[in-house]
Amino acid sequence: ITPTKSQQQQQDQDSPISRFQQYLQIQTAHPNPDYTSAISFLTTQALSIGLETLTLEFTPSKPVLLLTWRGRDPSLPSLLLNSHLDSVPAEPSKWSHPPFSAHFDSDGRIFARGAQDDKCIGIQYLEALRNLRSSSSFSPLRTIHVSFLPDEEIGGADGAAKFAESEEFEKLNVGFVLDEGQASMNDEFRVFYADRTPWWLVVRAFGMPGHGSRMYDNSAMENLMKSMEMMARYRESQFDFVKAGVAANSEVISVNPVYLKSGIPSPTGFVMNVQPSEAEAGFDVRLPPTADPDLVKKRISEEWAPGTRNMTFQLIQRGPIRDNMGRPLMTPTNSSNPWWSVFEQGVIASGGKLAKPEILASTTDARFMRQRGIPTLGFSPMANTPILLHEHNEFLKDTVFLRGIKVYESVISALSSFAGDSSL
Ligand code: MET
Ligand SMILES: [Zn+2]
Ligand SMILES: [Zn+2]
Repeated sequence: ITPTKSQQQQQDQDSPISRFQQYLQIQTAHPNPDYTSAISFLTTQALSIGLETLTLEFTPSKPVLLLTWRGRDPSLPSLLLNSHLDSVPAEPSKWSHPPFSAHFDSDGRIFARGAQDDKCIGIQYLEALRNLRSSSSFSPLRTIHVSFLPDEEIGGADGAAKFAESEEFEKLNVGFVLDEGQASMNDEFRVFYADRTPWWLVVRAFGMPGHGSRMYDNSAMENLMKSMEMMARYRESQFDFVKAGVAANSEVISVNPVYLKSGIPSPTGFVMNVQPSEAEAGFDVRLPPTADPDLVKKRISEEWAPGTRNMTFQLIQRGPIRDNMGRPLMTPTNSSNPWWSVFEQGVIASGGKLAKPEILASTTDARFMRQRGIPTLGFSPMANTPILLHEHNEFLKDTVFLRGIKVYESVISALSSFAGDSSL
């Protein structure tokens, strides 16, 4: 009897796919990510590869794992390969396989929360380094660091933000960073030179309560609904640019409602005959680096949550939009950035094709590295793959995962061998 593909994979405990599955099986979803097990697993892997390991803790219970392969010239700016340890939550009942089972199906798809975002790249970095270390012909000129950070999915305040500002980070003398990107639906890999920045906006409306039967002006619900209509119109105006092909999704300002909260609770649900005196809504707003933050703030205070309509707002700005000089936070992808062509050549040498560099619609830890003035690209080599981050049934195909290791071998070898002047 010929074993099925999945039986073969399960038998082979000592393979890159099996190590990917083991990492995926660690429960790293918020609100209680198991960082301890993740770090312990990764440390074991790193030691088996022969990398130096160091665990840092800038906030209690929020460990950062740092791995190092010392280069032949440690005085040169180093290469940093970054990924995050944590994942967003999953709703198991809506998945075809449990989200932390890393189920391998007969098509070679590995199902798990984190399969694309971004445990794939964490293991691919390690497997690429494992292969490079076992090849006698390679030894890096520049030092290679690998970082595994906590809390990316909740804003990175206790993760990348603290790490990038630390003395330890300064000492790494990082010249170039690779961080996560996104899957590509065609056979070109995507690469990202900037992120959008999240502004988490909570708007609250107040008004006189009243009998459920009464028509009157200025109820909290009415005040909130007026704002929501305006925000929906603004959302549509931005979406129209995308639909008309004038701008990419990531180049406009998105305003998406994520929760609504109001009403007076009762044992059977909500009181139905009282119009409540308070109502609240939350929005995920994302600004591209080219957006004018002051204009958006003005719009919020004058149109979306005006005091004249008995409204207040709270804005949680999750990271920078501009660099320290006030310029949009972007990594050049032209000849002014010597790392760019080395990276591009590395991808091409592996037989890969790169799509035109883009802004990422979502947000990564890369923004904290860019803010330190370090050129940083978002790159997750997943071609011909549906984009499933934060969705149900997130998966990655075995062949795509394995090809990514080869791509990183080529890219890491090119970047760490780069002998030229790497200053921008
Ligand atoms: N990566 C997550 C996102 O894009 C968290 C970014 S920081 C709020 O939603
Ligand atoms: Zn994510
Ligand atoms: Zn991610």
